[in-house]
Formats: sequence, C-alpha cells, structure tokens
Amino acid sequence: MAQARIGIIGGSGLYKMEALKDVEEVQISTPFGFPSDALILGTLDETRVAFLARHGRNHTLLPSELPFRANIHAMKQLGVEYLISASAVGSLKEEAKPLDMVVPDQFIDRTKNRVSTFFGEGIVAHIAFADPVCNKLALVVADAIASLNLPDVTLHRGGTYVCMEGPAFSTKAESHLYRSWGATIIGMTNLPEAKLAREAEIAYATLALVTDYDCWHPDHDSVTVEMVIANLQRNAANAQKVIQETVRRLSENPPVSDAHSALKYAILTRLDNVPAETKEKMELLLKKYL
Ligand SMILES: CSC[C@H]1O[C@H](OP(=O)(O)O)[C@H](O)[C@@H]1O
Ligand SMILES: Nc1ncnc2[nH]cnc12
Repeated sequence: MAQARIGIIGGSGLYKMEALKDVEEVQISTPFGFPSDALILGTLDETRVAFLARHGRNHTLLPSELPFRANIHAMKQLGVEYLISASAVGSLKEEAKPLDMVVPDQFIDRTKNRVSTFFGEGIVAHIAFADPVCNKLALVVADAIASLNLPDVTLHRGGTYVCMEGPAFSTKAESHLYRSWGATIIGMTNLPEAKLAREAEIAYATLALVTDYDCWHPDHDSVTVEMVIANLQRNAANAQKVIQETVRRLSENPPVSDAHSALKYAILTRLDNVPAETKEKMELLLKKYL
C-alpha cells in the first residue's frame, strides 16, 4: 500500500488540500469499519502526505457519527507518524477572536457517545494522556504559523479545547461554565481523535481555527453554521499555508515523540492471554509488542 509519514485531517470547511500534487485516492478498509471518506495521498512540496475530510468531502457525517477508529487506523495503515488536525472552533476567551489560530495543549471531555479506544474484547490498556497532544508536533505547527506572519491572525500557543457532544451548539449556561473552567476553545471532534492517535502511537496536534465566540459574548451574535463557514472560507487559504509550512518543517526535522512509544507501558493484559480474534484485529497496533 502507498505510504505517507504525515497525515492531515480536515474539519468543517476544509474538505480538500488545494496544493496537493500527484494525487491518488485510496479506499481503505479497517477492522473498525470504513473511514469517513477515501484518503487522498498527494505531494506537498517534496513530501507525500495523506489527507482525510473528517466529515466526508460532502460533510455528511455528524460529529457523533464519525468513524474515529477507522480514520486513525487508516492513517496508521498508510504509515502516518504525525497527524495534524485542522478544526473549526468557537472561542471562549475575548482575546481569541474569529480568524485567530490556537494550538491547544489540553482537552476537556464533554462527549457522551463516542468510542475512543481500540482496546477491549480481551485486551486492556491505559495510555498516559496527561499531555493529550504531542508538544513537539504542536511546537512545529505553532512555529509554522508564527513564521508566516499572516495578516489579521493572532497565534495563541497552548489553551484548553472543550470537546462537546453536539450536534446542537452549547447553551449560554454551558458556555459560561466552560469559561469559568478557564477553557479557551470549543469543538466537537478532536478529543476522541487525540486518544485514538495516542493508542496508535501517532503524534497528534490540533490547528484550531477560531470561527465564532460561541454564545457567551455580549457583543457578538451566538454561533451559527453560517458564521462558522463564512469565517472558515475567509481563512481556509491561511490554514492550507500553515499546513504546507508545517509539513515542510516536519519533513526537514521530524521530532521523536513520546507518542511513538505510547503503548510501551500501557498494556496490562499478557499478550499470550489475548483471544486470537482480538489479536488479529489489533495486529497493526500491537505488532511491535507481539
Ligand atoms: C460547522 S460548526 C460545528 C462543527 O465544526 C467543527 O468541526 P471540525 O472539528 O471537524 O472542524 C465542530 O467540531 C463541529 O463538528
Ligand atoms: N461554538 C462552537 N461550538 C462547538 N463547535 C464549534 N465549531 C465551531 N464553532 C463551534
């Protein structure tokens, strides 16, 4: 199968990477079902990357319907070691204004309905998740943003992403509650992805594109899909530039990430006690340890 060391998951408004050359579309099947869409392999400058539209290229999947395990497994099958998630988010802080970019370093889980582990069915593992994004990859993303000096875009290094279930946006009471927790941004997708990427020993970081002030701000209208898409269209080109620069930096200088050995001390079950079917399903993730 074709290979790419760097993967990109594009969220709302980012369904395609315009700059990709020599594009190849691959349909991938996984032991956890099919990904959200075909994966698109292509070259950015000299580097092969794999792109996936998180909600499908026609945006047909709700956050709660996303096949998170299949998406991450498909990236792993392609040999992805670094995964960049580009995502639309609401801002929970005055200083993070629409069109700004945030590279968060923490998450709060408010999802209710997601499967966010590959483990179970006879094999138990508990990954370390105190630092839920790869700080080395996040630094490359943030430095790439800073180096571009994008007009009207302020970079926020670090911050907490609240991952809510959706699909309805938050109530005002919820939005104020998350603000009182000190959270920076809110979205519906990145936490399960970050957990599964860690279990798959893939370094993961988020490029969060602020599209709105959610519904807490007295001087701004409450978030609507129209607002999110309008702002994303305004800075989708910037997001693509950031991804391109990140890929350039990563291919010149790929960091060694703790994520790449996340399972080393995480698996509790002795592997000779794991049922054969489970072992087969988990082969790609476990083969280093079998
Ligand atoms: C279109 S607004 C809500 C939608 O946008 C974000 O998607 P993504 O994270 O894939 O960019 C948010 O998480 C919701 O899924
Ligand atoms: N305010 C918001 N809440 C949840 N997800 C979002 N995605 C973009 N804006 C959002």
